[in-house]
Amino acid sequence: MITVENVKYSYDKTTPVLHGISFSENEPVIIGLWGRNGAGKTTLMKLLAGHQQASEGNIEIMGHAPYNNAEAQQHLCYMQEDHPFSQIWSVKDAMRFAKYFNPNWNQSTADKLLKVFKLQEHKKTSKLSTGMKTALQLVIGVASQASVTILDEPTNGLDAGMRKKFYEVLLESYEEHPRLILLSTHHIEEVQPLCESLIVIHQGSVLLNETLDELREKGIWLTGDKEKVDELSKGLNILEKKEVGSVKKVMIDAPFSKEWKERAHANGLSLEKADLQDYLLNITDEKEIRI
Ligand SMILES: Nc1ncnc2c1ncn2[C@@H]1O[C@H](COP(=O)(O)OP(=O)(O)OP(=O)(O)O)[C@@H](O)[C@H]1O
Repeated sequence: MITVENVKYSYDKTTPVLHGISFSENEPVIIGLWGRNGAGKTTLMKLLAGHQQASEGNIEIMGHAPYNNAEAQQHLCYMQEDHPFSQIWSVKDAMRFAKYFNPNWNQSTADKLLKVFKLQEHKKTSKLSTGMKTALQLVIGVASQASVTILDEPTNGLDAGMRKKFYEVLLESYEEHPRLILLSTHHIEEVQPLCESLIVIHQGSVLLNETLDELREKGIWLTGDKEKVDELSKGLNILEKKEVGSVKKVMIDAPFSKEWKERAHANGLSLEKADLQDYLLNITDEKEIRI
């Protein structure tokens, strides 16, 4: 379905933004793309959607290179984060164009979603609020039922209620028509139940590409007597540390495993699973922590 091999990209030939990205997926799946601001998520999505051409490397969408290629575009729907609707379009016009460009378009889904998100067809897109423009993009992204659907920060500008609605709608549509959906997000906690796997982009490279089940086991907090904590964590990758008096708490880049539970218990220390968002923030942090 999608193959990305050693893809490099720079906007101005002197500052590389992507440094050799590789991944592939051949099954219908919802994949999350997570990274700090400026990590390269949007750039990667633009390359996948064929809006830009990779400086080096190879991209295939359903067997076709996406750049300047109508064959690949037949299978693609890309919703950008910056709402590129024409000023003169009404909601109805936007839907008409989307229907024209998306061969798998599902009109009944589109009609249903317009109601869910309370979008009036006669309204000019220029008169929609930021959240409503995002909602309109979501309606198109979901109703397109494209084999490869790319959604860049799809919940930008949506309030918590609308975000919840969007996740429900996306999952329902995916279950009816399984396809490859790649969505970038900063809200890892919210998309966790939706995504089967997560690609973490850090400074233009793939730092992690794992299933959510694997990721949920990563990162542990070890707490207790300072000397014992130091002894057990010596030489390991410490992601964060806190100290009050003789009590120390460290986040270690280690699995929440049976072995660790036994080790902590045997040394009178407590062990907790680190929050996934905190774990990701720490592994993409520049700071270095030494005991
Ligand atoms: N049009 C452009 N011209 C030059 N540099 C750009 C352009 N767009 C993005 N960049 C640079 O490319 C790098 C990656 O940006 P990109 O927008 O892909 O990151 P991102 O992960 O999507 O960030 P965010 O989470 O903030 O949206 C950044 O250093 C950014 O400054």
